[in-house]
This record gives sequence, C-alpha cells and structure tokens, in this order.
Amino acid sequence: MKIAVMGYGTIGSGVVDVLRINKEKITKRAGEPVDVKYILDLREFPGDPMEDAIVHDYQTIVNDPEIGIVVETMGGVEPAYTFVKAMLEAGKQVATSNKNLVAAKGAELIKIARDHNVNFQFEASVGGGIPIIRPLNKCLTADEIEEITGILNGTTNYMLTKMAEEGADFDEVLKDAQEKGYAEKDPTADIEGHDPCRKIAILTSLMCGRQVDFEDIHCEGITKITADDFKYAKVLNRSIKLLASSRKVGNSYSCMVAPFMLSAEHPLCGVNGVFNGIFVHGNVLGDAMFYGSGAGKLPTASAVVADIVDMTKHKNTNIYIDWSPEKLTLVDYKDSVNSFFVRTSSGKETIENAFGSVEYADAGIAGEIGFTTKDMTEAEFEKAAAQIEVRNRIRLG
Ligand SMILES: NC(=O)C1=CN([C@@H]2O[C@H](COP(=O)(O)OP(=O)(O)OC[C@H]3O[C@@H](n4cnc5c(N)ncnc54)[C@H](OP(=O)(O)O)[C@@H]3O)[C@@H](O)[C@H]2O)C=CC1
Ligand SMILES: N[C@@H](CC=O)C(=O)O
Repeated sequence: MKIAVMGYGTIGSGVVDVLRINKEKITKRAGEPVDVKYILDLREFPGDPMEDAIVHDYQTIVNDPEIGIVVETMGGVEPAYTFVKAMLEAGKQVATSNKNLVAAKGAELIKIARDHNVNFQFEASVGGGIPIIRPLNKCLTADEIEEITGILNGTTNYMLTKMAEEGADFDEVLKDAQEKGYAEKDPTADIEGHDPCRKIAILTSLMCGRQVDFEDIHCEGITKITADDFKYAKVLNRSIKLLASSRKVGNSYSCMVAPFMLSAEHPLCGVNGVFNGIFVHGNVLGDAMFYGSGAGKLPTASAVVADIVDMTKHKNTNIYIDWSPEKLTLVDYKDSVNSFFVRTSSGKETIENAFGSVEYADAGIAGEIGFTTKDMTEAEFEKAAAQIEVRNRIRLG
C-alpha cells in the first residue's frame, strides 16, 4: 500500500515514525507493506530522511493512481477539507486526526467516502491514542448510548494537574504543554474549551447518528481557574477537571464543556497529566471507561496508523458509519441540573437568602468564603448567584 501524508508536523511525522518503528507488525496486520510515497507540507525538510518524498501541490497526490490511502494531519478546516474531498473523490481512502475538520465536515465526508466506496476514518480526532471512535462504531452498536462524559483535552488536563500538584503558573505550564506537542497551533482552542467541545460534538453525533454542531454546545474553558480555587479543592478533597459531557434527554441530548470539581469517588477524578478518560454509559452495557494518552506525537500517530491498517484491510469496502448530515437540536443547557461550588465576599445571611441551606468551606483566604449548593438547574443558579458577589463558581461532580 502506497500512502501520502499531508502535514509533516507533530502528528504527521509521528505517523512516519510509527510506520518505521513497527514496520514488521504493521505489514503482517495490514496484509502488505505500507510505504510513504509523498509528504505534503508547506516547508522543505533538508536533511530529513523523508526529504525526497516532500511535495507542495496536493494534485500530485490526487493524480497518482498508486496512492491508496492519504493521511491528513495539517489541522484546520481549510484547505484540509478541499484536499480531503478531492482525495475521496479520486477514490483514495483518508485517515485524519483533525477534529476541526471532522466536527465541521464529518457527515459530508463520510457520505462522499460511501458514494465512492472508500473510507473516511478519524480515530485520532478524539482522545489521541485512546480507541473510542471505533468502539462506538463497531463494539457498542447493541446499545443506546445514554451518556458520554470525558476529559477530552490533554493540554488542559496536563495544566490543571501541574497547577494542582506543583502550584505551577498558568502561562508557564501552557508553554510546557506546547513544547511537548500537546497543544493546538492556536492554544486558545485548548484553554477556552473549543477543542473538547468539538470532540464531544463528534462523539454525540456518533451516539445519535445525526449532525451535532459544536457551536450549539455551552462551552467554558479553564482560564478563570486560579490558585485560590485549587486551595478550596484541597479543602474539599476534590480535583478540578475540564469535562465534556453529553447526556440523552428524551429524544435529544444535553451537552456541556466546563470545569468541574470532582469528588474522589468520581471515575474521572484520578485521570491526571496528559491522559484522557472517557466514561460511557449504555442502556444495556451499563458503564465502561476508556483511558490513555490523550495527546502527543506517538500515541496520536498510533491511532492514525491503526486507521491505515484497517483501511488497507478494507480496500473496496466501505465501513458504514451512522452519522447523517441531518442536524440535531440540543436541549437547552440551562435546564440541566448541577450543584455548584461558589467563592464569595458576601455574608452568610445574604448567601442563605439567595441559596437556602448551603455547606461552607474555608480555605483561609482573607475576605471571602466558599460554599457548595444543593442540586439546582443552571437557570436557578444564575438567578440566585445574581443576589451575591461571585468571585468564581465551579460545578461539582
Ligand atoms: N498534537 C497532538 O497531540 C494532537 C493533534 N491532533 C490534531 O492533528 C492535527 C495536526 O496536529 P499537529 O501535528 O500537532 O500540528 P502541527 O502544526 O505540528 O503540524 C501541522 C503540519 O501541517 C503543515 N501544514 C499546515 N497547512 C498546510 C498546507 N496548507 N499544506 C501543507 N502543509 C500544511 C504545517 O506546516 P507549518 O508548520 O509550516 O504551518 C505543519 O507542518 C491537528 O488537526 C490537531 O488538532 C489530534 C490529536 C492530538
Ligand atoms: N490539543 C489537543 C490535542 C489532541 O487532540 C489536546 O491537548 O488534547
């Protein structure tokens, strides 16, 4: 099998490395050798062992009938969409790690692949090296999936872990995550939660078989989390995690991305560093957990290469993926029920007038108190919170 890699950055170069490191095993499992014929990138790579494979015009790949599989690891929607569409229409199979592309154009590209009897696969687009797309599409097909809640961003989980355990500074630990190759080209997508938002939109689309737009999902990142919040988390024996969740409500889903303070008993509480954890509940399966490296060069490339092996074994066979372009309208997140941790400078009488009975937490920070509320809807919380001064609030899990 001759393949091309579009985008020779962290993940694209990882794909080339994985194909070399595990060449023998991959050849055996794919049923034939997998060779990289072209690498498309904007730059030259003088001195790189793959220097001679570098091309700059995607049409070179489109027009070469020898290329059976194309890997897209450039990132972003354009020109990735134009290039991938052209590859599928030319009868080539495509594997991508690009969640921006999958969240925006997944349903359409799946259909184009089906119409041309090829495959569009995207295992690495959610959870880095953790298998989650194929399990949903192949192994959990007997179930109605009623909930997926996950730590779906390696960068922010790495940052929150370092901030909690070492008191690390936000900007420094973000720089560290960028140097390790975990962060997006524009890390705003990580720290503002847009990346896990796209990932939970992809997973929800696979849960329901319809298009879920990430723009419809309520999304909060970690930029408002401070060292003082970690002091309270310690007092409350909780950890702060950025969760992406999707729950079936009637015929629709309630989705949200936001930081949560998790109790020690929560299945995702102990997921630390660059690891991701994905909790899945099916109506007949019950609970399942997926856990592993959520970002980084080789773990993510491992998932891309698994797609290459799968597609090499399925030449001329489209593997059905249940994801139609028909849009699903999500339930209003303001109706979802949570309890909250709140930091305030307001007095206890004012707090209790607004929230009723609460439980207080004192982290020894001058001029403020923390408290936790009972369960309430988001709308009820907003109404009560408007009556006090709120320094920060984090949902409890
Ligand atoms: N890093 C990670 O841990 C993970 C990343 N992903 C996803 O994988 C994708 C790639 O990420 P990553 O490898 O980290 O990103 P990088 O920025 O490291 O690599 C992207 C590469 O593609 C090249 N490129 C960009 N635009 C074009 C173009 N128009 N034509 C040819 N080449 C182009 C870039 O060149 P240049 O540098 O010159 O712009 C760069 O070499 C993204 O979608 C990301 O979200 C998914 C899971 C994990
Ligand atoms: N920036 C992303 C990369 C993997 O999807 C992350 O940190 O999880």
